[in-house]
Amino acid sequence: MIKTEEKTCLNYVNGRWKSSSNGETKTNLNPADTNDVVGVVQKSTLEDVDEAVAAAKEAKTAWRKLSGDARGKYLYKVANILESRLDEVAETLTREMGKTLPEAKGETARGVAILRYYAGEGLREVGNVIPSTDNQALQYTNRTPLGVVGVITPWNFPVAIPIWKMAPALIYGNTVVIKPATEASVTCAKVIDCFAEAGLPEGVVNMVSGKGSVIGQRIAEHPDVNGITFTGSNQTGRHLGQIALARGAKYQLEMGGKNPVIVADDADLDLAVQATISGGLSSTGQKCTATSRVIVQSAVYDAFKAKLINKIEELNVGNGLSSENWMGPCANESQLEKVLYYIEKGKEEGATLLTGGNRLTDDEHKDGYFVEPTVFENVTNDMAISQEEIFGPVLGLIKVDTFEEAMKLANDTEFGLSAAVFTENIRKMLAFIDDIEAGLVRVNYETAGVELQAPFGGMKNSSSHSREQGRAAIEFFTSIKTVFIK
Ligand SMILES: NC(=O)C1=CN([C@@H]2O[C@H](COP(=O)(O)OP(=O)(O)OC[C@H]3O[C@@H](n4cnc5c(N)ncnc54)[C@H](OP(=O)(O)O)[C@@H]3O)[C@@H](O)[C@H]2O)C=CC1
Ligand SMILES: O=C(O)CCC(=O)C(=O)O
Repeated sequence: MIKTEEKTCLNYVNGRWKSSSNGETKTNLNPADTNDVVGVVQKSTLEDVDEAVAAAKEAKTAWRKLSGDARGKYLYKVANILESRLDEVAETLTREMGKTLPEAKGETARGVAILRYYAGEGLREVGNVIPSTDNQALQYTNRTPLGVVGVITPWNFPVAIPIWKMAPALIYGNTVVIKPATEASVTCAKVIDCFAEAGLPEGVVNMVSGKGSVIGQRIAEHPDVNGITFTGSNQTGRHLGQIALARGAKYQLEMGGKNPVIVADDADLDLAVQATISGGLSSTGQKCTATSRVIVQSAVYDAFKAKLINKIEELNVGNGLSSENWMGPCANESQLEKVLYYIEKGKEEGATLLTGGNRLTDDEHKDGYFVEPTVFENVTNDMAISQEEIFGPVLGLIKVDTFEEAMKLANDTEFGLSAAVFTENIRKMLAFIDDIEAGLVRVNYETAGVELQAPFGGMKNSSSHSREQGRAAIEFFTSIKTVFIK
């Protein structure tokens, strides 16, 4: 195993690494072991943002005028560099954010694949020829980049999310200023270093780390930032959307979820159990696509519950660097507090704790933010634990008699990101696909884990209704020009 070292990470502006203009820094600690210093990141200033935006603005015309093929070649290069550093980047990710090493390696490999997918976009067709009413004219559509794109990312996928926003932004001809989540800025700096080593022209990619309410806010407000792409909480997303709307910038928000799984009375229970655990508890439940409400028909409720609890009680929780452990810590102290708050809230509201519910404080866990995987039953859909995003390893079992009742509860939420059904019955599958209010619809598969080549995004309050990833990304990162030639 490569042991990554504590490192001071600088901002990356106009092709150079530099300290924040006030010299202030923040130290990032390992959430599995707070004695382990992962790195030191810049607490940047408004001037640092302005400098990065100016660099991106200066670079945008030359970058737009390159062929898609030329931009794609840079992305292939970044992919190869990231692949060659996969172990180091993944280990930093695990140390900084806590997910297990296999998950971190999987995420980094996904970053490589996303870069290659979008590199290939540089050679794919753009636009349509549209018949004109004038038989002497040629009418067609073309695409033009937005210009400078501000990228504001969360800590839960510190490699994949920056890449799935930056790679399409770049291939479609935009330049980028990214502000990574403070908690994950060391990992993001390692990703940006791959772009730096690939030799992209100065100013095309810029990274400024620092407080969201200062640096993120400035990016959103900056008149020279033409588009803002964000993943994170609903509160911050809505705030950024309002800022962007007020000044006429394009914006894209991917936010929370309260994702249901329906276990129908004819489901393959072993499959449903495995998918509920993977979808709900991997990455310590810290995915916007994580399963949190498990709606089970009464005919199979007891059998499903017994199998689920049995499997969950076998899971090892601990430092994600050890192959012994299946689940790591919460990513930071405030996440831990949030999870413990909702566990208490669930008890107060009358839900019954079936397993878990505690912070782990024994010798192995005392220096980290570990919490037991937790399952409640006697949960009703109006409880806070059924309606509010916990972002932790907490599942609520809801018992229903009929499939129709399950569907009704599954949709009874402000969110609409992902949802899954477990059934062998084609009528139930079709009813689910047709009636579920979610952007990502899974049949006999977990709610989490998106495919990079397919559109991803939510309905209702989970998103701004745009889609990321796959070819769908072109809709956000470009504008259509309709051309008429006579
Ligand atoms: N949908 C998802 O994938 C995610 C959802 N969440 C949800 O959000 C909750 C809180 O997590 P948290 O990290 O606070 O999420 P935030 O939404 O606050 O953070 C996401 C990103 O936005 C930045 N940010 C914060 N405030 C502002 C602002 N006023 N203007 C511009 N940018 C800002 C953050 O910077 P900084 O790091 O400096 O705060 C970070 O880069 C979680 O418990 C979870 O429920 C969180 C992460 C991902
Ligand atoms: O489930 C996934 O693969 C993606 C989840 C995600 O986008 C998120 O948690 O922000």
